[in-house]
Amino acid sequence: MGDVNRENQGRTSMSTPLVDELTVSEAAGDDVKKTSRDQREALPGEPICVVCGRYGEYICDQTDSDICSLECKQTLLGRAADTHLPVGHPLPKRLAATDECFYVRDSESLPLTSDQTELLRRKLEIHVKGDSVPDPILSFSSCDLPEKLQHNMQTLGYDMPTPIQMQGIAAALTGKSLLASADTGSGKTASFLVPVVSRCATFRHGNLSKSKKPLAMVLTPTRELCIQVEEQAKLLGKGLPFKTALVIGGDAMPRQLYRIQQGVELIVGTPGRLIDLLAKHDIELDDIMILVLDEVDCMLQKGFRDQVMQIFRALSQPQVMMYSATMSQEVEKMASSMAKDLIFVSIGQPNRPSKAVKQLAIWVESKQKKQKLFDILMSKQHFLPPSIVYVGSRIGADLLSNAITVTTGMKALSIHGEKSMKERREIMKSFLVGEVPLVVATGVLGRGVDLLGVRQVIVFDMPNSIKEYVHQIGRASRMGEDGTSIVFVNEENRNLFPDLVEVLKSSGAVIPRELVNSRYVKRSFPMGKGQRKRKHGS
Ligand SMILES: Nc1ncnc2c1ncn2[C@@H]1O[C@H](COP(=O)(O)OP(=O)(O)OP(=O)(O)O)[C@@H](O)[C@H]1O
Repeated sequence: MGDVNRENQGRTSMSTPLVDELTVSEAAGDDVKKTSRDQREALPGEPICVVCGRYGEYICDQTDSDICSLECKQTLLGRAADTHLPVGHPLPKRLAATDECFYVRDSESLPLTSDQTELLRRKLEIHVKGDSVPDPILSFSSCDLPEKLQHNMQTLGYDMPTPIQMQGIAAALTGKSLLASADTGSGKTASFLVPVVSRCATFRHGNLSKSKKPLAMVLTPTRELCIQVEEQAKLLGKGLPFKTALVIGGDAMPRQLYRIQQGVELIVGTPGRLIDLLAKHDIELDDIMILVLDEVDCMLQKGFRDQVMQIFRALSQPQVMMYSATMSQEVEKMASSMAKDLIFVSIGQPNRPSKAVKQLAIWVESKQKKQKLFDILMSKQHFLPPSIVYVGSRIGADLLSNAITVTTGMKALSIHGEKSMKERREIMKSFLVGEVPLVVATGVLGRGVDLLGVRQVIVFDMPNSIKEYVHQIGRASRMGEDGTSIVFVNEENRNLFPDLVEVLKSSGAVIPRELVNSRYVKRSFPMGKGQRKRKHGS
């Protein structure tokens, strides 16, 4: 959490006026380089060509990617035609349909009676609150989405909606504001992006005015999450009148501004950089009809709350869509004050970890944590790469990743808010394409990011709240696929003992004996079989 909050602190120092002027004139100029060799090297923090790594122009074209020259554009278009995906983006994996999906498939074409709707909601644990909540959709084809959007969803492997998409998309398409919670990895991103793309593209189609002012805005707490959300939005909006702008710290601001001025439908950004941009430049926000707060409980917490509210007040009563895997009453209260006639949607029990993640809590004294980690990483049975290790500080991430490489010989990289965006992008890319088996991360990768392929998370330093723990271990599973998590606990985490015990208990995980016997935990739960056995044996 600390890292997430610190994300914005250095934002004003990211671009000097000199660099800003230079990049604006280049972005606006006609001087498109013919070959990669004609282009200059990128300065630290500047966008890089996704093909050759030189200075990349962030301009609106068919690819929507940073490219340096016509030569690389040609290469990129060739690759995109092969995969339908941006270069560097992992290929979509067709995820297994759940039982619930088969249930829906059977009744796809039938309109539901109110009894059936209730039965469906009960079966899928869809809870709703609010006035005139629409029925869940049973298929993506049943809710009048633009044809190209449906085609793009099929390309991504989205055959059937997940429960949060069934109810969330239906509610969002009515234009009402909503507050929604569902497990990590359950498809919340598409749940808000599909209505965003649909409503924006439909609006542009039906509107003859030449104005290209932004229509929607997605705010998230970290740059990595913004990058992923924007990428996903581009894939969903391909071929539609739907352009996006990414507004995050660490990337040159003039380029972001230029792109918005060229005309975009969606802005995806972190609050800090967005406020910076809005304060320095005249950007018209009066057409914004949708505001999405992803990871809403984090966005409405101290640290982000004031910035988010500042942006919200600059808009004219947009539809607000708020999503997270974790909620609190305080968030519900704040959300209600931001939007009238709010619809509440929750799938399953909020604040619980994904059932697909098998949790293992190990009692380890702080001094022994490193050795314990090395033992795990050197065990073929216990280490299941690609893995992610969460630590509490930036320096801790650097030191631990070095120590892992030295001790185990394995390539491990660290990622945190102090690294440049160039480095962060490269690390993410090499991790996602499988070049690096292990990443040691702070909170910058704790929430929201979709680390396809990762099935193991090791929580080396317990985060400050149980909610962040739920998000962190959630990286080990997407769409209900099995994953495992290991967390190191000791007396230093005593503040979280009651919550941790609750979470472990609700997931059927074994609770370490030291935790069971701790005076910081009320002993009101029965011990599992394994624990009783160990007690007798000791
Ligand atoms: N209907 C669908 N069918 C198949 N795959 C899907 C569907 N919807 C989403 N996905 C895929 O499932 C994965 C998880 O989705 P997503 O990242 O949106 O989860 P999330 O609920 O936002 O998780 P988190 O809380 O961790 O951010 C992604 O790889 C996404 O592309």
